[in-house]
Amino acid sequence: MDRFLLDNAALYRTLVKGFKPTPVPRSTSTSSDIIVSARVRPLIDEDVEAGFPSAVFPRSLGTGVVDIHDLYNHPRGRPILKSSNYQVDRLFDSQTTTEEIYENLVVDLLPFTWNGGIGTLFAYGQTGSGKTFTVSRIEQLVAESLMKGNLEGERRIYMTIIDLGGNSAYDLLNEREPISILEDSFGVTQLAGAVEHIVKDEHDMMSLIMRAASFRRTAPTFKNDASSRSHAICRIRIYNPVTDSDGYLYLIDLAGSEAARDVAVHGADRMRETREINISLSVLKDCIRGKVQSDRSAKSRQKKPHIPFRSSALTKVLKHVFDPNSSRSCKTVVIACVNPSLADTGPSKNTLRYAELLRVQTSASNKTGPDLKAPMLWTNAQLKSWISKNSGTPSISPTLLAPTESGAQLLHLPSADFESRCLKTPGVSIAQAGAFRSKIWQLHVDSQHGGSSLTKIVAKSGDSTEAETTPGSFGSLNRWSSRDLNPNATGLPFQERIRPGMVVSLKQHPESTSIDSQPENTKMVVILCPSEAAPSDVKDRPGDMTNSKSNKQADMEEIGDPRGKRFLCAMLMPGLTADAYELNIWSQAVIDVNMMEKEVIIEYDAGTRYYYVCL
Ligand SMILES: Nc1ncnc2c1ncn2[C@@H]1O[C@H](COP(=O)(O)OP(=O)(O)OP(=O)(O)O)[C@@H](O)[C@H]1O
Repeated sequence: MDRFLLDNAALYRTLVKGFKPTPVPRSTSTSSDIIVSARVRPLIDEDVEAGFPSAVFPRSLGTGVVDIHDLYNHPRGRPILKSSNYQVDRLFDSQTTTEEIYENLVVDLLPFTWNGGIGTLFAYGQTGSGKTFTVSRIEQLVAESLMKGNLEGERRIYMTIIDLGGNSAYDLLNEREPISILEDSFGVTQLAGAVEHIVKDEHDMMSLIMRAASFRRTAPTFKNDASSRSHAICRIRIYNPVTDSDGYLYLIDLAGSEAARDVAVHGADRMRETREINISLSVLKDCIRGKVQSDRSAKSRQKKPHIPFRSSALTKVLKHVFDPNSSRSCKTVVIACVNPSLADTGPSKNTLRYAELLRVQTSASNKTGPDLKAPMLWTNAQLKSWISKNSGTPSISPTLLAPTESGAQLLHLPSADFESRCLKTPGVSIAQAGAFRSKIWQLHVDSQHGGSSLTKIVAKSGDSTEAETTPGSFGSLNRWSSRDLNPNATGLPFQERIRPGMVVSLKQHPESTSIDSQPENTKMVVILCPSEAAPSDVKDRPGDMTNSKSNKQADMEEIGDPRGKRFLCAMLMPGLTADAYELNIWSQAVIDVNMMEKEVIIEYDAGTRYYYVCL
């Protein structure tokens, strides 16, 4: 094929000269959260030496349209020119410098991530198309701008640079130590085991970038002697001590997609490496396709397709871009790098095809307007608007409560911080602040379950004395709240309506700390069953075997309380964040009703997998 192209280079040039481009209607991007761009690099010396002419012709840059030509070896006649065109949001030709690209695409990500957003830039394209050339310069420009101190407020900057070869990950700033890519209970991808370096100034950041570059694994290929055969991920975490929240900036230089001919002269190891990289890029493409279908199906209310972002380490790291339930405010910049040589027309078309696919809206919230029932998906603007309309009288100032946070970030704020921010608005009481926090959490819990059965149950059984026993929801698997749904039960003291699943807080018993293996702040339990139904090897709250007669006697004397009815209970343990609890079903004790203080209503949040107390 290469021979054919070289032999017909003169004819090809003539055909290209006579090419009349068909007009392409300007399609505007459907999303402000993702910018898809393409950079066509110049022909470099080795392309010129190889004798292949250019095949990629950007039209005027404002159109975003690029023509790609190929020479087709017609079996009955002379070769013909086959042309196709692709459109991206922003197009950069061979004359555009990386500094200009930075100004155009990246500069806006800095204040966004500085204020808590997740910004991601990734460059993809075939081997030798200019990804490393582009991303490494952008990293330097980010280091210069970020550390200049022009952005408002105090932040701490941390940097991690890792290398993904297929599904294995290594820390490029720690001698290529292996690390793991994990998802935490908030669904946030963590680079477990990677060392985070605190960055004090531009010089620090530059030297980390240089160190990582020198560790990056490279192997010579036929196409590009310095080809990087792994994905390099530079993560900059921007910590805001005032709000105790982080913004992230990811700069990702993907491994080159490589045609089989490029590795034909290499050994088995090299082929395996290429296969692994191609698999991760193929999962990336599946995720792109899945995301496109998911966005379309959201519009037409069809079933959402599966997006396999957990199938490769790379897409796990990019989860926030592809996960339809992603709750953080994200902005993504894609740079499709294109090698202009006629010898690489196939891969260049492939690169641009995927760039076009990515130009659909990725943010569900922007597509269908703000989802008024899902605070986890709200941007800062949507959150502010909701606060101003729903925070009661006096209205809580949205700017004081959530100056920069998204809905998800505000939900994760510890209750004490949430309340102290509310109290900054003159006239707001602690009760109003607490009730308002409950309100947004209630909305979030409802949104996790479609707002259907739960909303009905909660709405009816909240303040009102009436609880609706919706068919299929009363006592069914749809229950997410510990609230008593029995309409006859309300009004009775909790001791008289104890039932399995009820949650109670415990009185601080003077004896309890010496015999209690639970952490001091565990003061809530879930009722499982009456103590008679418990096996005899369960210890009761004072530490005795529950059904041993002599122990019961001793226990009664020791505590001196009149014995009440006793129940087998499971412990609720404090979770990682304030007001969040985990149920430890295997940590059980028998507890006398006299040690119980009051009923507590808790709700389960499937998103965080914690229980939260409702006020
Ligand atoms: N815009 C550009 N201007 C001038 N030279 C460029 C440009 N882009 C890339 N190059 C040159 O092209 C060659 C390949 O670039 P680079 O190494 O960045 O490719 P790559 O896409 O990162 O390849 P790989 O996937 O193998 O890592 C390098 O010699 C680089 O200097």
